[in-house]
Amino acid sequence: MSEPVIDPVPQRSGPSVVLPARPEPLRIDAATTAVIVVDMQNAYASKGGYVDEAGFDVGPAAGVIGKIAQVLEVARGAGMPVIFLQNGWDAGYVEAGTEQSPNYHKSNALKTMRARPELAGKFLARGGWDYELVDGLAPQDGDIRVSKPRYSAFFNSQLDTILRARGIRTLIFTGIATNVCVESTLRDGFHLEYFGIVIEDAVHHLGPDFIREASLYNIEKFFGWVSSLADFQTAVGQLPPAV
Ligand SMILES: C/C(=C/NC(N)=O)C(=O)O
Repeated sequence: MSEPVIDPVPQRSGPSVVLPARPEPLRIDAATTAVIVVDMQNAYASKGGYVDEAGFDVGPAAGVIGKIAQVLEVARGAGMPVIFLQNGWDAGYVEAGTEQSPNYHKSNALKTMRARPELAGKFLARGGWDYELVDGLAPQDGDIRVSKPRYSAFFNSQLDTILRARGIRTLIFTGIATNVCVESTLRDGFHLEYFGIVIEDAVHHLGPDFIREASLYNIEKFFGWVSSLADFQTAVGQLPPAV
């Protein structure tokens, strides 16, 4: 590997590995790196969920579930923190905002429920099936769950506090959607001095396929790094097992 290796934590004390990534490899370890599972909720990955009802194709999302499960298996084996994000609001939709909030006008969940009153209260409401994580990615003991009311998990949530309280500097991104909540959170993390790495075969986009390429280009060129499931498994599998 000829490229210089970027090291977010040069003063680290424990074992670390080099994760191949574009445009450069990065040094990561279990103590300062966390896996972020973005919005793997029925809303975004299950038939009958919000994005399915809103007309998006949720078919490919099922394949991402298995890839993310493989990321989590090797991450947990090394003792790397796992954080599940969940997008949504209180059952009364107070947190969703009024007509004076852009979310009221841009959220496809809210717009679909207004257009189809029979769906009122069904989408992204805490306590409901749509808001819950998909069955194939049940959190395990020690995993952390963070709720967020907007696309980026760095606004109106506990994520930044949770990460800073644990000395986390590098974030491994998986989940849905590449071009919305994944990219929004990775970009805001960049501005908060986090190193963001997206696992390109463990994310799924919403919209036409070109938007996936555009989002990965944006991340690689301007906001973070892009790696793969296979490279993550090989690198993290070299870390000592969690005690
Ligand atoms: C469009 C959308 C994306 N969510 C996400 N998790 O990327 C939404 O929540 O309405």
